[in-house]
Order: sequence, then structure tokens, then C-alpha cells
Amino acid sequence: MRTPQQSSEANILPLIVEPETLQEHLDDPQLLIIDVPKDSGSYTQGHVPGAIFLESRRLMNGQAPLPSEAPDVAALSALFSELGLTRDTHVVAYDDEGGGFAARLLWTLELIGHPRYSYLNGGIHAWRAAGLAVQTEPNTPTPSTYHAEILNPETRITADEIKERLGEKNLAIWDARSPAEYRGETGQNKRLGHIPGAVNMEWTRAMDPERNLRIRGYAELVNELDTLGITQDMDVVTHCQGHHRSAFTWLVGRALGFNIRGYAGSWNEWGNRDDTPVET
Ligand SMILES: O=S(=O)([O-])[S-]
Repeated sequence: MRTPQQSSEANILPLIVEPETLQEHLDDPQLLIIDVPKDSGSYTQGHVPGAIFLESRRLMNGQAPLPSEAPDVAALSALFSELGLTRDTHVVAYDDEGGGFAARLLWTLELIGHPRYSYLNGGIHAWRAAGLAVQTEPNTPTPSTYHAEILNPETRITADEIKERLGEKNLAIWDARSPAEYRGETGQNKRLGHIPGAVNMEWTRAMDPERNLRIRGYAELVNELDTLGITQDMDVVTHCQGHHRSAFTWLVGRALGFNIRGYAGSWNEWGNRDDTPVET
């Protein structure tokens, strides 16, 4: 089992940071707070002071046959240079929808081995609910030169690697889509259903609606995953339709100390190939 990432000397903040803690660090020059909202209007209506805006689609390749795969390293280098990252930057990501888009940014940073990042637990909902001030004027990033490389390839897994490992006792597949998608009752791909052996726990079940969409209590989550057959000694793969909801379940898995990888091709790829096994 991996140890959940904790605050260390190198990390200004823990992996999952609460609004009040972030508020105390807003003046830290190494922090770069990035708002990746579902609704871009949410940034202009009010963001965490100092936060810059990132359009979530820039975290996806966008091209067939793997539209939800990460952009290539040239595009990621250009993106993170534009946003002003350096290797010393501690990125704090958040969104307005419970964590999918913010987590997609953090998954991408993990893939390229960026050393320091955090998720603002509950995003702008939790920030506002804590009574903290928001800023409405946009912030402009100061560009930098950032060279992205895939330093942590084990952050993701391909369809072919999953196919090869299907049936292994040590492999758990966490499908973060809705139960209807999992059962193949809805969807737009050539084939509907799920990867054989995958278990379904929709991403929203890892959020606490009573606590402004913060991540649910860790002990409770570990128990729930355990009842589904996902335990901390397994290799866990998570996916959804386009690795947005499952970026969040990847982050939750990381916070819980799971050895977890994101299948970025997700159902966009699996459901459109002819050689991938499907169950309903
Ligand atoms: O959340 S999603 O990538 O499945 S559309």
C-alpha cells in the first residue's frame, strides 16, 4: 500500500487542502492556484484570490482515436509555460463541480512528474461556504519556460495493457461512470457496457454533498471500496467515458494510498474498438 501523500518539507500544502489552510498560504510566491471550471462563467463570478483560469479541454488530446488521452509533451510544455509553472511551483487546482476537472490537471502533473500539487477540497463551493473572500477581476499568468516529459508513465495505463491483465486477481477496475452507463443502458459508443470484471462506483459517491462536495471520509470510502472488492493491496485502474470523472476517482485513490492508474482512453476508446471485451 502506498502511503497517502502528506505535507513534507518539499510540499507547502498536503495533497488535499482545506479552504482555511489555503487561505493562510495565499501570499506564498511558490503557490499557483488554478481554477479549471466546468462553467467558465464561474471564474468571472468569483475565484480564489490570485487564481488563474484554465480551460479544461486543454488537458485533453481531443483527437480520434484517443480524444481523452493527455496532449503530447510539446503541447503540455507550451501549456504549462503559458501558465507560468516552474519545477518549484506548488500548484493548487480546484473547480466548480466537485473535482473532476481539477483532478484531471493534477493527474496530468503527476504524469509529467511535477513534484508539488494539491487539490482544494470541495473547490469553489467549499471556499465560498467557508465564508472566504473571492476575487472577480481575472489574473494574468506570467509565462515561464517549462519542459514537460512523461516522467511517471505508470500514472496511466493503455487498453492493451488492461486487456493483457484482465482476469488477474490483483487487478481491480474502478468504473466511475453512472450505473446506467456501466450496465450498457446508455452511451454513444459502438459498444456499450463495461470492461469484464470492472466494478462500478460512480464518482459522485466519493463526494460528500453535505460538505460542499468535499471528498467523503477516508475510512468510510475505504470500507465501501472494500465491499466492492477494491482493496489497498491491489493494482487499481480507474476510468469513465473520457477520464474526467475518473481523474477524480484517481485523485481519491491517491489520497487513500491506493496504487492507482488512470485509463485515459476510457470508454471513448474501449467502447469504439472491435477487439476489446465488453460485459453488460
Ligand atoms: O466525465 S467523462 O470524462 O466521462 S465525460
